[in-house]
Amino acid sequence: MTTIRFENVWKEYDERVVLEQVNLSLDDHEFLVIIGPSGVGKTTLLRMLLSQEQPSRGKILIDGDPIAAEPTADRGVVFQRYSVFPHRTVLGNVMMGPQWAGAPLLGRFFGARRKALEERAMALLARVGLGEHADKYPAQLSGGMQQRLALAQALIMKPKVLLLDEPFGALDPGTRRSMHELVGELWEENRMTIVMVTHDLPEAFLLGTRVIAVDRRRNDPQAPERFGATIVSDFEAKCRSVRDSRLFEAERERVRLTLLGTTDVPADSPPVPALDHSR
Ligand SMILES: Nc1ncnc2c1ncn2[C@@H]1O[C@H](COP(=O)(O)OP(=O)(O)OP(=O)(O)O)[C@@H](O)[C@H]1O
Repeated sequence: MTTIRFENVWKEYDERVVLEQVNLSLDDHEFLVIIGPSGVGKTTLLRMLLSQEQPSRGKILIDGDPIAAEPTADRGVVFQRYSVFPHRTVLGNVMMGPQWAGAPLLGRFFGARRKALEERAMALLARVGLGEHADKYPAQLSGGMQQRLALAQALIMKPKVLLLDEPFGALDPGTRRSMHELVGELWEENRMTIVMVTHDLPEAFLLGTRVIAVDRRRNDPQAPERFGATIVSDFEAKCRSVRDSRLFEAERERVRLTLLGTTDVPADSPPVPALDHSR
């Protein structure tokens, strides 16, 4: 279970207020989409969720506890520009994170441990449609394939929270559509909380369970740096019954694939909770 809470969060750089009075409570397994004009502070919000930046004031709580001061493996990220390592193969890219986390000195597993990781990485690559490309290098992949690789790279760490910063911004419309499907499915299967930034409104409402707009509520023409942006609109993008039925369908598919023996869904992944119609 992962809940996220922003309590009166501000972000200032010297005299410049970028964000002010951000208050937000996210339920478990939410898909939050952040929209807003360019330069308003959307990426800054994501960077604070990754602990790449600290709030100047206020608190961010994950599962009720103050967010870790440093980036941790339970928060993954995919950026618009490809964040994969060009000198590693596709498989090497996916295996890298767990190896650095599990063997910080050498960055490399050996023997049975390596084999187990390789199997998990190959299953994940198959899941994102890159099973046939494990030995290629990123330069040999299309943009959409590189973003699939970036997703696999983030997912192998089993993040509780996945942050997506305009992940489809550089893709053509067809590839974008197939990525929408993939991300929607991965969100259901992995039961994570996703926070995504986009400039594309239809995309926001297609994918998000909740969409927030961030903008400046007040402006001082004499001192444009004086006021920051905050949440100006907050839409529940999908009603609870639609969300529950998507979860139900995902669980049915997971069970079907498990019975067929064709999925990498871990046997110990938690069951879908009973539908709650009281909310
Ligand atoms: N390290 C920093 N030092 C000073 N100012 C910064 C720093 N990082 C971000 N900013 C400023 O904070 C503001 C918000 O930046 P941010 O990248 O969060 O905006 P954004 O809404 O994601 O923009 P875009 O949609 O164009 O990507 C910008 O004006 C930027 O110049």
